[in-house]
Amino acid sequence: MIMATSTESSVSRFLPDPKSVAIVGCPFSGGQTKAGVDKGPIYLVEAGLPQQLADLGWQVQFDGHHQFEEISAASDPPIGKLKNPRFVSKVCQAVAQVVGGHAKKGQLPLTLGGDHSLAMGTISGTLDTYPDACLVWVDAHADINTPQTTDSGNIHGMPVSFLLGLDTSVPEFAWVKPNLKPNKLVYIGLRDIDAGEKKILRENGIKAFSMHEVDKWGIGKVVEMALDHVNPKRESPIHLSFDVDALDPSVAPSTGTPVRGGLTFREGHYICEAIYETGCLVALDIMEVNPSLADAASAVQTVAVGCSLARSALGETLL
Ligand SMILES: NC(=[NH2+])NCCC[C@H](N)C(=O)O
Ligand SMILES: [Mn+2]
Ligand SMILES: [Mn+2]
Repeated sequence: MIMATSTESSVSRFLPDPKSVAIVGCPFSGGQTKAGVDKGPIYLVEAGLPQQLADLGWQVQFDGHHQFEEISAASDPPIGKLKNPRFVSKVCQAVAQVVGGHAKKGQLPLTLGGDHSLAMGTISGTLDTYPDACLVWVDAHADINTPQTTDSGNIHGMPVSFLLGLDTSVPEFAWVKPNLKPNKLVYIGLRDIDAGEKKILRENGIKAFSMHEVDKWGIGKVVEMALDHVNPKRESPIHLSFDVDALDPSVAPSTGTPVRGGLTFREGHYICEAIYETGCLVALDIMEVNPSLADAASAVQTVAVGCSLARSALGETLL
Protein backbone atom coordinates (compact mmCIF):
# COMPACT_ATOMS: atom_id res chain seq x y z
CA MET A 1 0.00 0.00 0.00
CA ILE A 2 1.43 3.35 -1.06
CA MET A 3 0.02 6.23 0.90
CA ALA A 4 -1.01 9.42 -0.77
CA THR A 5 1.60 12.14 -0.59
CA SER A 6 -0.58 14.93 -1.93
CA THR A 7 -3.89 16.14 -0.60
CA GLU A 8 -5.48 17.05 -3.91
CA SER A 9 -9.18 16.39 -3.54
CA SER A 10 -11.93 16.06 -6.08
CA VAL A 11 -15.36 14.60 -5.90
CA SER A 12 -16.34 11.14 -7.02
CA ARG A 13 -20.00 10.22 -7.04
CA PHE A 14 -19.27 6.58 -6.28
CA LEU A 15 -15.94 6.20 -4.49
CA PRO A 16 -15.53 6.85 -0.77
CA ASP A 17 -13.03 9.50 0.31
CA PRO A 18 -10.05 9.09 0.41
CA LYS A 19 -10.17 7.64 -3.06
CA SER A 20 -8.49 4.34 -3.54
CA VAL A 21 -7.29 2.63 -6.72
CA ALA A 22 -6.44 -1.08 -6.97
CA ILE A 23 -3.99 -1.87 -9.76
CA VAL A 24 -4.78 -5.23 -11.36
CA GLY A 25 -1.75 -6.20 -13.44
CA CYS A 26 -2.68 -8.83 -16.03
CA PRO A 27 0.35 -10.18 -17.90
CA PHE A 28 -1.80 -12.07 -20.37
CA SER A 29 -1.52 -12.50 -24.13
CA GLY A 30 -3.80 -15.47 -24.91
CA GLY A 31 -6.44 -13.40 -26.70
CA GLN A 32 -4.12 -12.86 -29.66
CA THR A 33 -0.98 -14.38 -31.13
CA LYS A 34 1.83 -11.82 -30.80
CA ALA A 35 4.23 -12.40 -27.92
CA GLY A 36 5.05 -9.53 -25.59
CA VAL A 37 1.71 -7.95 -24.68
CA ASP A 38 1.96 -9.90 -21.43
CA LYS A 39 4.92 -7.62 -20.59
CA GLY A 40 2.74 -4.49 -20.84
CA PRO A 41 1.60 -4.38 -17.21
CA ILE A 42 5.09 -5.15 -15.92
CA TYR A 43 6.57 -2.20 -17.83
CA LEU A 44 3.73 0.14 -16.81
CA VAL A 45 4.34 -0.61 -13.14
CA GLU A 46 8.13 -0.43 -13.52
CA ALA A 47 7.71 2.98 -15.16
CA GLY A 48 6.34 4.17 -11.83
CA LEU A 49 2.59 4.21 -12.35
CA PRO A 50 1.71 3.25 -8.73
CA GLN A 51 3.71 6.15 -7.29
CA GLN A 52 2.40 8.54 -9.97
CA LEU A 53 -1.16 7.79 -8.89
CA ALA A 54 -0.23 8.17 -5.23
CA ASP A 55 1.20 11.58 -6.11
CA LEU A 56 -2.22 12.50 -7.52
CA GLY A 57 -3.71 11.83 -4.11
CA TRP A 58 -4.93 8.26 -4.51
CA GLN A 59 -4.42 5.46 -2.04
CA VAL A 60 -2.82 2.84 -4.25
CA GLN A 61 -3.07 -0.90 -3.73
CA PHE A 62 -0.85 -3.07 -5.89
CA ASP A 63 -0.24 -6.60 -4.67
CA GLY A 64 1.88 -7.81 -7.58
CA HIS A 65 0.78 -8.98 -10.98
CA HIS A 66 -1.93 -11.54 -11.34
CA GLN A 67 -0.58 -15.07 -11.70
CA PHE A 68 -2.39 -17.19 -14.26
CA GLU A 69 -2.42 -20.93 -14.26
CA GLU A 70 -1.17 -21.84 -17.73
CA ILE A 71 -3.18 -24.24 -19.84
CA SER A 72 -0.99 -26.04 -22.36
CA ALA A 73 -1.79 -25.45 -26.01
CA ALA A 74 -2.23 -29.21 -26.36
CA SER A 75 -5.09 -29.22 -23.88
CA ASP A 76 -6.65 -26.07 -25.33
CA PRO A 77 -7.38 -26.80 -29.01
CA PRO A 78 -9.49 -24.27 -30.94
CA ILE A 79 -13.25 -24.33 -30.53
CA GLY A 80 -14.49 -23.47 -33.99
CA LYS A 81 -12.17 -20.60 -34.92
CA LEU A 82 -11.53 -19.48 -31.34
CA LYS A 83 -7.88 -19.66 -30.31
CA ASN A 84 -6.98 -20.56 -26.69
CA PRO A 85 -10.66 -20.53 -25.69
CA ARG A 86 -10.32 -22.31 -22.33
CA PHE A 87 -7.31 -20.27 -21.25
CA VAL A 88 -8.92 -16.95 -22.19
CA SER A 89 -12.15 -17.93 -20.50
CA LYS A 90 -10.49 -19.04 -17.25
CA VAL A 91 -8.29 -15.95 -17.03
CA CYS A 92 -11.17 -13.57 -17.72
CA GLN A 93 -13.36 -15.30 -15.17
CA ALA A 94 -10.62 -14.87 -12.55
CA VAL A 95 -10.16 -11.21 -13.54
CA ALA A 96 -13.91 -10.63 -13.19
CA GLN A 97 -13.70 -11.88 -9.61
CA VAL A 98 -10.70 -9.72 -8.73
CA VAL A 99 -12.08 -6.55 -10.39
CA GLY A 100 -15.54 -7.10 -8.88
CA GLY A 101 -13.98 -7.66 -5.45
CA HIS A 102 -12.09 -4.34 -5.57
CA ALA A 103 -15.13 -2.48 -6.88
CA LYS A 104 -17.33 -3.86 -4.11
CA LYS A 105 -14.82 -2.58 -1.56
CA GLY A 106 -15.22 0.92 -3.01
CA GLN A 107 -11.89 0.87 -4.85
CA LEU A 108 -11.44 1.85 -8.48
CA PRO A 109 -9.94 -1.15 -10.30
CA LEU A 110 -7.29 -0.10 -12.82
CA THR A 111 -6.57 -3.12 -14.99
CA LEU A 112 -3.32 -3.13 -16.94
CA GLY A 113 -3.23 -5.44 -19.95
CA GLY A 114 -2.40 -7.61 -21.51
CA ASP A 115 -4.62 -8.03 -24.51
CA HIS A 116 -8.16 -6.67 -24.78
CA SER A 117 -9.90 -10.03 -24.29
CA LEU A 118 -9.33 -9.24 -20.59
CA ALA A 119 -12.11 -6.66 -20.81
CA MET A 120 -14.58 -9.52 -20.80
CA GLY A 121 -13.43 -10.03 -17.22
CA THR A 122 -13.03 -6.41 -16.14
CA ILE A 123 -16.43 -5.30 -17.44
CA SER A 124 -18.14 -8.36 -16.00
CA GLY A 125 -16.67 -7.39 -12.63
CA THR A 126 -17.85 -3.79 -13.01
CA LEU A 127 -21.40 -4.69 -14.09
CA ASP A 128 -21.68 -7.21 -11.27
CA THR A 129 -20.98 -4.36 -8.84
CA TYR A 130 -22.67 -1.47 -10.68
CA PRO A 131 -25.49 -2.95 -12.82
CA ASP A 132 -26.35 0.45 -14.36
CA ALA A 133 -22.77 1.25 -15.38
CA CYS A 134 -22.10 2.38 -18.93
CA LEU A 135 -19.08 1.50 -21.04
CA VAL A 136 -16.89 3.90 -23.00
CA TRP A 137 -14.69 1.85 -25.35
CA VAL A 138 -11.78 3.78 -26.90
CA ASP A 139 -10.15 1.76 -29.66
CA ALA A 140 -9.27 1.57 -33.35
CA HIS A 141 -11.32 -1.63 -33.31
CA ALA A 142 -14.82 -2.51 -32.11
CA ASP A 143 -13.77 -5.92 -30.67
CA ILE A 144 -17.35 -7.06 -31.26
CA ASN A 145 -16.80 -10.07 -33.51
CA THR A 146 -18.72 -13.20 -32.56
CA PRO A 147 -17.30 -16.73 -32.83
CA GLN A 148 -19.21 -16.81 -36.13
CA THR A 149 -18.02 -13.51 -37.64
CA THR A 150 -14.34 -13.59 -36.57
CA ASP A 151 -11.74 -14.01 -39.27
CA SER A 152 -8.69 -14.15 -37.03
CA GLY A 153 -10.07 -16.34 -34.24
CA ASN A 154 -8.32 -13.98 -31.81
CA ILE A 155 -10.58 -13.49 -28.82
CA HIS A 156 -9.27 -9.95 -28.18
CA GLY A 157 -11.43 -9.05 -31.20
CA MET A 158 -14.58 -10.42 -29.49
CA PRO A 159 -15.04 -9.39 -25.83
CA VAL A 160 -17.87 -6.93 -26.47
CA SER A 161 -20.00 -9.54 -28.26
CA PHE A 162 -19.79 -11.84 -25.24
CA LEU A 163 -20.68 -9.01 -22.83
CA LEU A 164 -23.74 -8.18 -24.95
CA GLY A 165 -24.74 -11.84 -25.14
CA LEU A 166 -24.73 -11.79 -28.95
CA ASP A 167 -23.54 -15.39 -29.08
CA THR A 168 -24.15 -18.16 -26.59
CA SER A 169 -22.89 -21.08 -28.64
CA VAL A 170 -19.63 -21.65 -26.73
CA PRO A 171 -20.24 -23.26 -23.32
CA GLU A 172 -16.76 -22.22 -22.11
CA PHE A 173 -18.02 -18.62 -22.06
CA ALA A 174 -21.40 -19.34 -20.48
CA TRP A 175 -20.19 -17.66 -17.27
CA VAL A 176 -20.18 -14.24 -19.02
CA LYS A 177 -23.51 -12.69 -18.07
CA PRO A 178 -25.07 -10.67 -20.89
CA ASN A 179 -25.32 -7.66 -18.60
CA LEU A 180 -24.23 -5.01 -21.09
CA LYS A 181 -27.09 -3.36 -22.97
CA PRO A 182 -26.35 -1.92 -26.44
CA ASN A 183 -27.51 1.56 -25.38
CA LYS A 184 -25.03 1.61 -22.47
CA LEU A 185 -22.05 1.23 -24.80
CA VAL A 186 -20.32 3.90 -26.86
CA TYR A 187 -17.18 3.74 -29.00
CA ILE A 188 -14.62 6.45 -29.75
CA GLY A 189 -11.73 6.24 -32.22
CA LEU A 190 -12.87 3.41 -34.50
CA ARG A 191 -11.25 3.02 -37.91
CA ASP A 192 -10.69 -0.68 -38.59
CA ILE A 193 -13.97 -2.55 -38.42
CA ASP A 194 -14.60 -5.96 -40.00
CA ALA A 195 -17.62 -6.38 -42.30
CA GLY A 196 -19.40 -8.63 -39.80
CA GLU A 197 -18.78 -6.08 -37.04
CA LYS A 198 -20.29 -3.25 -39.11
CA LYS A 199 -23.44 -5.30 -39.45
CA ILE A 200 -23.56 -6.00 -35.70
CA LEU A 201 -23.10 -2.31 -34.84
CA ARG A 202 -25.88 -1.35 -37.25
CA GLU A 203 -28.34 -4.06 -36.25
CA ASN A 204 -27.93 -3.36 -32.55
CA GLY A 205 -28.07 0.42 -32.90
CA ILE A 206 -24.72 0.81 -31.13
CA LYS A 207 -23.41 4.37 -30.99
CA ALA A 208 -19.92 4.78 -32.40
CA PHE A 209 -17.78 7.85 -33.01
CA SER A 210 -15.19 6.81 -35.57
CA MET A 211 -12.19 8.94 -36.52
CA HIS A 212 -14.47 10.45 -39.16
CA GLU A 213 -16.62 11.97 -36.43
CA VAL A 214 -13.54 13.07 -34.46
CA ASP A 215 -12.31 14.88 -37.60
CA LYS A 216 -15.72 16.42 -38.23
CA TRP A 217 -16.67 17.67 -34.77
CA GLY A 218 -13.48 17.68 -32.76
CA ILE A 219 -12.80 15.59 -29.70
CA GLY A 220 -14.56 17.94 -27.24
CA LYS A 221 -17.90 17.64 -29.00
CA VAL A 222 -17.46 13.91 -29.61
CA VAL A 223 -16.89 13.15 -25.93
CA GLU A 224 -19.89 15.31 -25.01
CA MET A 225 -22.11 13.48 -27.51
CA ALA A 226 -20.76 10.11 -26.40
CA LEU A 227 -21.57 10.85 -22.75
CA ASP A 228 -24.97 12.33 -23.68
CA HIS A 229 -25.76 8.98 -25.26
CA VAL A 230 -24.71 6.60 -22.48
CA ASN A 231 -24.89 8.87 -19.45
CA PRO A 232 -27.13 11.87 -20.21
CA LYS A 233 -27.42 13.07 -16.61
CA ARG A 234 -23.80 12.29 -15.78
CA GLU A 235 -24.92 10.33 -12.75
CA SER A 236 -24.37 6.68 -13.64
CA PRO A 237 -21.06 4.85 -13.21
CA ILE A 238 -18.60 4.75 -16.12
CA HIS A 239 -16.19 1.98 -17.07
CA LEU A 240 -13.53 3.29 -19.46
CA SER A 241 -11.77 0.62 -21.52
CA PHE A 242 -8.84 2.19 -23.37
CA ASP A 243 -6.97 0.23 -26.04
CA VAL A 244 -3.75 2.14 -26.74
CA ASP A 245 -4.13 1.35 -30.45
CA ALA A 246 -6.88 4.00 -30.47
CA LEU A 247 -3.96 6.42 -30.53
CA ASP A 248 -2.15 7.03 -33.76
CA PRO A 249 0.83 4.66 -34.22
CA SER A 250 3.11 7.71 -34.13
CA VAL A 251 1.93 8.24 -30.54
CA ALA A 252 1.64 4.60 -29.37
CA PRO A 253 3.74 2.49 -31.74
CA SER A 254 4.26 -0.58 -29.54
CA THR A 255 0.96 -2.39 -29.90
CA GLY A 256 -0.11 -5.54 -31.72
CA THR A 257 -2.64 -4.20 -34.22
CA PRO A 258 -1.69 -0.58 -35.03
CA VAL A 259 -3.88 1.32 -37.50
CA ARG A 260 -2.90 4.64 -39.05
CA GLY A 261 -5.12 7.69 -38.74
CA GLY A 262 -5.65 7.50 -34.99
CA LEU A 263 -6.18 9.85 -32.07
CA THR A 264 -3.50 12.42 -31.31
CA PHE A 265 -1.75 12.44 -27.93
CA ARG A 266 -4.01 15.26 -26.75
CA GLU A 267 -7.24 13.75 -28.11
CA GLY A 268 -6.53 10.55 -26.17
CA HIS A 269 -5.77 12.44 -23.00
CA TYR A 270 -8.75 14.74 -23.43
CA ILE A 271 -11.09 11.73 -23.41
CA CYS A 272 -9.57 10.60 -20.10
CA GLU A 273 -9.68 14.08 -18.57
CA ALA A 274 -13.30 14.67 -19.58
CA ILE A 275 -14.41 11.34 -18.15
CA TYR A 276 -12.60 12.03 -14.88
CA GLU A 277 -14.36 15.39 -14.67
CA THR A 278 -17.78 13.70 -14.64
CA GLY A 279 -16.95 12.19 -11.24
CA CYS A 280 -18.52 8.96 -12.54
CA LEU A 281 -15.46 6.84 -13.39
CA VAL A 282 -15.53 3.57 -11.44
CA ALA A 283 -13.17 1.34 -13.45
CA LEU A 284 -10.39 1.80 -15.99
CA ASP A 285 -8.57 -0.54 -18.38
CA ILE A 286 -5.30 0.34 -20.14
CA MET A 287 -4.84 -2.40 -22.73
CA GLU A 288 -2.62 -3.69 -25.55
CA VAL A 289 0.70 -2.09 -24.59
CA ASN A 290 3.25 -4.48 -26.15
CA PRO A 291 6.79 -3.34 -25.31
CA SER A 292 8.29 -6.10 -27.50
CA LEU A 293 6.96 -4.53 -30.69
CA ALA A 294 8.73 -1.72 -32.56
CA ASP A 295 12.11 -0.50 -31.30
CA ALA A 296 13.19 0.15 -27.72
CA ALA A 297 12.51 3.90 -27.89
CA SER A 298 8.99 3.21 -29.19
CA ALA A 299 8.38 0.84 -26.31
CA VAL A 300 9.47 3.46 -23.77
CA GLN A 301 7.22 6.02 -25.49
CA THR A 302 4.20 3.70 -25.53
CA VAL A 303 4.62 2.73 -21.89
CA ALA A 304 4.92 6.39 -20.94
CA VAL A 305 1.73 7.17 -22.87
CA GLY A 306 -0.08 4.33 -21.09
CA CYS A 307 0.94 5.81 -17.74
CA SER A 308 -0.09 9.33 -18.69
CA LEU A 309 -3.50 8.18 -19.99
CA ALA A 310 -4.10 6.49 -16.63
CA ARG A 311 -3.04 9.64 -14.77
CA SER A 312 -5.36 11.81 -16.86
CA ALA A 313 -8.28 9.46 -16.21
CA LEU A 314 -7.49 9.63 -12.49
CA GLY A 315 -7.39 13.38 -12.20
CA GLU A 316 -4.15 14.80 -13.55
CA THR A 317 -4.80 18.19 -15.07
CA LEU A 318 -2.68 20.50 -17.21
CA LEU A 319 -3.11 23.44 -14.86
N1 LIG B 1 -8.04 -5.57 -29.14
C1 LIG B 1 -7.59 -5.51 -30.38
N2 LIG B 1 -6.45 -4.92 -30.64
N3 LIG B 1 -8.35 -6.06 -31.34
C2 LIG B 1 -8.02 -6.16 -32.72
C3 LIG B 1 -9.04 -6.96 -33.46
C4 LIG B 1 -8.74 -7.06 -34.92
C5 LIG B 1 -9.77 -7.83 -35.75
N4 LIG B 1 -11.00 -7.11 -35.85
C6 LIG B 1 -10.01 -9.22 -35.18
O1 LIG B 1 -11.11 -9.52 -34.79
O2 LIG B 1 -9.10 -10.01 -35.13
MN1 LIG C 1 -7.62 -2.16 -30.89
MN1 LIG D 1 -9.20 -3.47 -28.43
